[in-house]
Amino acid sequence: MKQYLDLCQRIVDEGVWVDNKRTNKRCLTVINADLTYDVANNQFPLVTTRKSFWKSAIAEILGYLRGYQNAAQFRELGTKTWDANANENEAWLANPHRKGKDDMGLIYGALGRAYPKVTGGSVDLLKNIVDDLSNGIDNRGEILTFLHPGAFELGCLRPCMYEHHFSLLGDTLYLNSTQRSCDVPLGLNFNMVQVYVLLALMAQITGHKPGKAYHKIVNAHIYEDQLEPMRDIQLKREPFPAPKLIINPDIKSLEDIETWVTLDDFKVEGYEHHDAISYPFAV
Ligand SMILES: Nc1nc(=O)c2c([nH]1)NC[C@@H]1CN(c3ccc(C(=O)N[C@@H](CCC(=O)O)C(=O)O)cc3)CN21
Ligand SMILES: O=c1ccn([C@H]2C[C@H](O)[C@@H](COP(=O)(O)O)O2)c(=O)[nH]1
Repeated sequence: MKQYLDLCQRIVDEGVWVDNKRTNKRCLTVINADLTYDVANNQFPLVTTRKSFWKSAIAEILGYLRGYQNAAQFRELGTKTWDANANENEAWLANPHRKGKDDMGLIYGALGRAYPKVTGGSVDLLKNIVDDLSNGIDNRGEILTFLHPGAFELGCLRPCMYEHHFSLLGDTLYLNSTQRSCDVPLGLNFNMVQVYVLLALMAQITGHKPGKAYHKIVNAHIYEDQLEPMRDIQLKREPFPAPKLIINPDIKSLEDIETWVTLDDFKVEGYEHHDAISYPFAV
């Protein structure tokens, strides 16, 4: 939590105003931030200086792992967070590749689970990584990427956390996740949870101990209409100790994640938090 608040404070103190064409809003911006999560000791990086809707964050990562590309599928899992990008962005609504209401296009898991090969056909990056890690193999390139610049015009948004690289040291699994663009008040609140959960889940289904997750952010920003509540309310609050995340131990395979896992398989213990703050969302 301290590293999150330090980043927020750094943006407030040192950020530079940058215009953004896509959203038509200015952002106070810093470049480069590195966050680390101690998954081995179950230090769940949940924001405590406002109420965090952590179940929505887990629903998003489950949807990515399943290769979903429709906001209705995300709603069924338990989050409405993709509704606006699928249905309210003018550029996407006018895009001839959009297949109607709720379509998000070829993004995130839809790419990672069927990544187009240059020679034709596609490859399921996630399944290959799970198979390797389950057999104790780390080929130094166990990379789940959602980034395909040649497919940007086919999706409603370019992936923000676009790469997850897994590594084995003995029986311990590590994760390096990279994010190109980060809405610190809204998105990062979720992305920290997702990086943590991704390492915890992958360790569980491949039979390893989780170690640390390293989260690299390139462009970290606060939108102009989010600055006041961040600076004058959230940053004035004292954080509470980190809660713990409990994952159903019956989740044992990628197939389990694909078929029966729901948000009921995740519990948070000891979550003390301040009141909710509703931040504006830039579509
Ligand atoms: N501008 C922007 N910021 C983002 O963080 C973001 C996008 N766009 N587009 C794609 C996804 C969607 N994400 C979202 C979308 C909405 C919330 C949101 O409204 N969060 C509220 C309530 C969540 C709830 O009730 O479930 C929050 O207080 O955290 C968070 C992340 C993260 N991503
Ligand atoms: O997981 C996510 C997804 C999105 N975001 C934020 C980062 C930006 O504010 C917008 C995306 O806008 P771009 O113009 O495509 O950079 O969404 C996030 O923080 N986390």
